[in-house]
Amino acid sequence: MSAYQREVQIALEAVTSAAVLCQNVRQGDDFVALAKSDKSPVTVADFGSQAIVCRAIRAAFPRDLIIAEENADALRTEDQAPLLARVVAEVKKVVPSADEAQALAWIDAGISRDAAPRVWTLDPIDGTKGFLRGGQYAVALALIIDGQIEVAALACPALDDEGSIFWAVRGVGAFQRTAAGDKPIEVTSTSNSAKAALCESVESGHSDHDQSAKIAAALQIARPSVRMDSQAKYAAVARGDADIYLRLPTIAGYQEKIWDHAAGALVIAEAGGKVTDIDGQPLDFSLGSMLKNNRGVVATNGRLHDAVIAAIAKA
Ligand SMILES: Nc1ncnc2c1ncn2[C@@H]1O[C@H](COP(=O)(O)O)[C@@H](O)[C@H]1OP(=O)(O)O
Ligand SMILES: [Mg+2]
Ligand SMILES: [Mg+2]
Ligand SMILES: [Mg+2]
Repeated sequence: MSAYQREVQIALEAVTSAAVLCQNVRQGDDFVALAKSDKSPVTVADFGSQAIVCRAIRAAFPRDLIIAEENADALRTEDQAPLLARVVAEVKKVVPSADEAQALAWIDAGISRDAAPRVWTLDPIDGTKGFLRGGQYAVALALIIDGQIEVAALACPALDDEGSIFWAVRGVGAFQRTAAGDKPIEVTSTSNSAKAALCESVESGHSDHDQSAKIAAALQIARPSVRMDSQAKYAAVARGDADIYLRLPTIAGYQEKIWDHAAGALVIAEAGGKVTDIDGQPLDFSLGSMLKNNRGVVATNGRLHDAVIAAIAKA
């Protein structure tokens, strides 16, 4: 029996149900998007997905803490009564017995922010802008124990025809879940950067496109970069669709959030790749909700890593 079997099972069931909720919302015509205080969007599906996943974690592992992106504050205001009604309706499609008070409590189960010996981190929709524009998005869940990511579950509902689900356990491997079972995934073996495929954010506000073009030129990368929303980029590198994922800071001092990276980072590491910050330092997931000790992210197939870090240092 492999390590964390129950955690993997619960995490995969949770992200799969959440992905169904997200696709249900996407197939409708009203996402009910709100702008948060930082101007980033949040939709009925972000709240619904967080409710579904936190409910599952709470039920299976009641003592574990959860650091998730959203909270139910906005939904508790009178102005947002129609949005709350939509969230509850979407949650009920997946969990028929759910009521409003439960939906709110499940969302707020994810409000931890501090480090803990055993803590899950959840992005209920990573790439909300991608979700809204018909691009890629992900439901990303990871278990961090004593600061190390041990388990990852990553649903990419818009990847491939039917959506794709990835998971990893530290020291065990990275897999794509298919109808025919779990298929191990592996990064490419490209060591010639001229032949590499590079992926990055669609949003130039999330990763500096001008800088990545310079780095690509320095590495003699011939192909145009592939722009994709969300942690689907980590899945792309992990299964060999791309060789490099660059996330280059656009604002000095921006701190990345752990829910934007934990699941994807373990999937790549277990697929044989490497993930660091732009200085080549390992991402430090031991500090609570933020990657306070890191700047940006560089993920590669491993073989290309040193060359990419050197090109960034020069640029
Ligand atoms: N200035 C920024 N630099 C890097 N990432 C950002 C920045 N602003 C927002 N993000 C995060 O980028 C993620 C999407 O990344 P991608 O471009 O790869 O799809 C979102 O989770 C978003 O976080 P948030 O939703 O908390 O604002
Ligand atoms: Mg967001
Ligand atoms: Mg995110
Ligand atoms: Mg999100």
